[in-house]
Amino acid sequence: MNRLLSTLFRAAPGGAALSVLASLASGAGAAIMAIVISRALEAESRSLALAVAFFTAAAVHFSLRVLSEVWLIRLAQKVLLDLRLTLARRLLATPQIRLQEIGRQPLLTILTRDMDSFVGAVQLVPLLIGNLLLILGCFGYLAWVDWQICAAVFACLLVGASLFKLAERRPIARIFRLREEIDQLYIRQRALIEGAKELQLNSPRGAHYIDRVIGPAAAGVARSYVGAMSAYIWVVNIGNSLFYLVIGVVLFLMPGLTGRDMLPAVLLMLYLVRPVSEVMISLPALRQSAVALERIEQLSADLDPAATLPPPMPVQDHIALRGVTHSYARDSEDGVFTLGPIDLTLRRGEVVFLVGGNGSGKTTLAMLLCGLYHPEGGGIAVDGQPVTEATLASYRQAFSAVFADFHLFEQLPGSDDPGMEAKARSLIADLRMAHKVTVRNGCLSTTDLSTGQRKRLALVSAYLEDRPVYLFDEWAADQDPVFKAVFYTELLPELKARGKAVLVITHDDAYFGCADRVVKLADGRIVTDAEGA
Ligand SMILES: Nc1ncnc2c1ncn2[C@@H]1O[C@H](COP(=O)(O)OP(=O)(O)OP(=O)(O)O)[C@@H](O)[C@H]1O
Repeated sequence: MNRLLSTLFRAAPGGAALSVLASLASGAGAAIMAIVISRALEAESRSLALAVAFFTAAAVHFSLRVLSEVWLIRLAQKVLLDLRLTLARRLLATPQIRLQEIGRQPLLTILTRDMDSFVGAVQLVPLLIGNLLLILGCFGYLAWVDWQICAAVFACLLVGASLFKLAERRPIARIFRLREEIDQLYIRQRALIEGAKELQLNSPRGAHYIDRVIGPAAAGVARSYVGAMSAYIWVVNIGNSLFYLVIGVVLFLMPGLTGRDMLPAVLLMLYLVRPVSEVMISLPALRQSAVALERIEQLSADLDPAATLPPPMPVQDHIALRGVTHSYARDSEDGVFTLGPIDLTLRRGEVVFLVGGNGSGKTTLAMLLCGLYHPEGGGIAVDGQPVTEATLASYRQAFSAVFADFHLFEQLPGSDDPGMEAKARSLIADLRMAHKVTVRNGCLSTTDLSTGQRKRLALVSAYLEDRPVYLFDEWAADQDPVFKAVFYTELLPELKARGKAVLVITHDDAYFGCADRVVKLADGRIVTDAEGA
C-alpha cells in the first residue's frame, strides 16, 4: 500500500491527505462504535450519552467513508488521466528502435490492464486505512479494559502476522510470474485476432494455433493464477482463523477470568473479525497493483521525457546523408543486417526513386532519412548544417510520409486551420474518393475501405501536412493501373513543381523514367545512383 499511497501523494498531495484523513476519521468512528457497544453492554442501565455517542460515531463512520471513497475514486482517475497523457507524450518522444525493443503488446498491456489494476487497488485504500485504524482503536480500548488479554491477543497476532509475511513470499513470486505469462498470452491472442483470416482459411492450422499456441499460454496463466490465488486463499483464511483461535485461547485457556470479565474483550474481537478479513482479502489485489505500478513506472523510465513540440526545420535546398550506417540489434536469419555507409543527397524539386530487392534496406534507409532511426555512424546535414541529437525532433517535422505499414487516422492533420476541411474535400475529390468518404469535424467519415483506397486517404493526410520533404514507401503497390499512372505521371510531377523533395520506394520499373534519379540498394549499400530512364 506504501507504493500506492506515495504515488497518490506525489500526484495530488492535498487530495490524498484529505482522503486519508477522512478514511482515518471513518475508522475512528467505527472504533468508537465498538467501544460504545462494549460499554453499553457492561452498563447497568441505558445511558443517553452512550446512545448519542453511538449514533454520532455511526454517522461519522458512514458519511466519511463514502466521502473518502468518492474522493479517492476522483483522485485515482485524475492520477490515471495524468499518467495516460504523460505516457502517451513520452511514447511519442521515444525513438522508434526503443519502442520496437519494448514491443507493441507489452506497451498495450501496460497502458490498459496495468492501469486498470492500479485504479482497482486505489479504491481499496479507504477501506484499508479505515479498517487499520478501527483495529488499532479497538486494541487501544482492549488494552485499557484488560491489558493482559490485550497482550495475549497482540502476541498471537504478531506471530500470525510474521507467519503471514513468510507464507506470502510464494504467492507474491507467482503473481510476478503470472504477469509475465499474461504478456505472452496477450501476444498470442493478438496474433489470433490479426491472423484470423489466415486461420479461418486453414482449419487444421487454426485448430493447431489454438491447441498448441494459445492453449499452453492460457493454461500457464490459469495455472499461475490458481497457484497464486489459492496460496493467498490459504494464507488469508489461516490468518482469519487465527482470530478465532485467539478468542478460544482467551475464553478457555486464560486462567483466573470469568465469562463476564471476558465479555468486552471477546465482543471486541468478534467485532474485529470483519475488518481484519477485509484487510486480508484486499491483499492479493494490492500485490497485483504493486506489480502493475512497477511495470508502469518501469515503462515511464524506459520512455524519453516528453519535450516541447519542436517547429519544423526549414529545408531550403537539400538534405545530405554522409557515411550513414545502421544495424539492427536483433539478428535476422542471415545475421545482423547492416545498412551503409550511405552517401545520399536529396534536393528540393527532385524526385528520387529508391529501388532494390526485398530486404536490401530501402525502408531502413527511409527511416534514417526521416530521422525516425538515429544513425549509428556518419551524419545528416540540412543545407550544410549538421542535424544533432538536439535538432533531430525538429528535423523530423520536415517530412511527411506514407509508410508501407501506414496507419490511417480518422482525424485529419491541421485541425487548427479553418480552411483544412475545404482543402481535404478538394484533395479527396482529386484522388477520386469523394463518392466514398466525406469530411466532418476534421475527421474522415469512414476508414473502412480497401487497402488502395485507404492509401489514397493517407496521401490526403500527407498533402495536408504540406512539408518540404515527401516519402512514399511502395505507395503505388496497391493502386490499380489507372491510378498508378496518375501517381507517377501527375501527382509526383505536381509535388516536384511545388519544390518538394520526394523519395519514392518502388518496384515499378515501368515508371523509373518518371524519376530524376534512381538509387539502387543491394545488401544495405548503394550500388547505383543514376538519372531516371
Ligand atoms: N525491426 C527489425 N529488426 C531486426 N531486423 C530488421 C528489422 N527490420 C528489418 N530488419 C532487417 O533489415 C533488412 C532490411 O530491411 P528493410 O525493411 O529495410 O528492407 P526493404 O528493402 O525495405 O525490403 P522490402 O522491399 O521487402 O520492403 C532485412 O533484411 C532484415 O533482416
